[in-house]
Amino acid sequence: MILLIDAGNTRVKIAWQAPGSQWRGAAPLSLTHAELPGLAARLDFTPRRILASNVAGGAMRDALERICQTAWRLPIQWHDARDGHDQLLNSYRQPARLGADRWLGLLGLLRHLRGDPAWQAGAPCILASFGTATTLDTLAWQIQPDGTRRAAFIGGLILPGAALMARSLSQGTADLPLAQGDPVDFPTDTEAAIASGIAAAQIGALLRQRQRAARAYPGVPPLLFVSGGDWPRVQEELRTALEHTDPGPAAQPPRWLDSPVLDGLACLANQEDFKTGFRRPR
Ligand SMILES: Nc1ncnc2c1ncn2[C@@H]1O[C@H](COP(=O)(O)OP(=O)(O)O)[C@@H](O)[C@H]1O
Ligand SMILES: CC(C)(COP(=O)(O)O)[C@@H](O)C(=O)NCCC(=O)O
Repeated sequence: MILLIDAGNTRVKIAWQAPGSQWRGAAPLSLTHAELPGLAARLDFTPRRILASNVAGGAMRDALERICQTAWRLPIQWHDARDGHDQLLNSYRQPARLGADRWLGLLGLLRHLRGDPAWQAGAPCILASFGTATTLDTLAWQIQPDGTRRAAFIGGLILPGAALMARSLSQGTADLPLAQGDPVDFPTDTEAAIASGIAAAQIGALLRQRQRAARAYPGVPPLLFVSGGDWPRVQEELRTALEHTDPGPAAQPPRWLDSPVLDGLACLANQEDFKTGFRRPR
């Protein structure tokens, strides 16, 4: 088995795939950072290779390397925004500075877009990841000087994630609680006021990107893909918002991806010309 690890700032997502298979297996495990030392005990196989991405810092990288060495005597093949450029163009001013999870998530998304008629017809595509931070990244076709077209990451937003927004309000004020409520149209208590404000900020940002993508790539309405642990907190807000906007007859509902980052790693694991392993991340 090939073990795939996506270390985020709050949780570490883990999946596996049989060598040579196109898709990883069942829904990923999601562990807190504190649960990581118990990783090997949760798996009923010995991995042959380990691919990982990390945006949670050097201590996380060292911990993962130690855990994998101790359990299986295996090094980790680290991946980040320096990989996969044969599949996707990166418009970031400093491409390697793009978060590893954002880039690998887009590589993973590309696999889901293969053969999608709207994407093939020129629709831009937004990947909304509601994690510790929320990232809203857009893919679109770019015409090359030789007249061919290539899929490109054209840019994206970073904002505090829903849980982080809630924590910052409670930590940065004297009187606000750590709110748990559900979003409503006209909140009449503090919990609902906070929950609704956060959901509005998250989904407002997504609708902004959708509007900008539709304007930049007219013709076929943008496709929306959503992922991340805080999706349940904002899901209803997006449903309501989309009900009240007119995206045109061809618009499709948002599609959920349980872990595009792991899909991106699975895609790199499959590449026959894969030669980038054993590099340590920055
Ligand atoms: N099992 C869980 N229990 C409670 N909250 C969870 C759980 N899994 C995810 N979350 C929520 O999802 C967020 C983390 O999402 P995730 O996509 O894993 O982020 P990251 O990749 O930044 O670690 C947390 O802020 C938390 O609110
Ligand atoms: C934006 C992020 C913090 C998101 O991390 P996450 O919420 O998934 O843990 C991460 O992708 C990151 O550290 N990015 C580097 C900066 C950039 O992408 O421009």
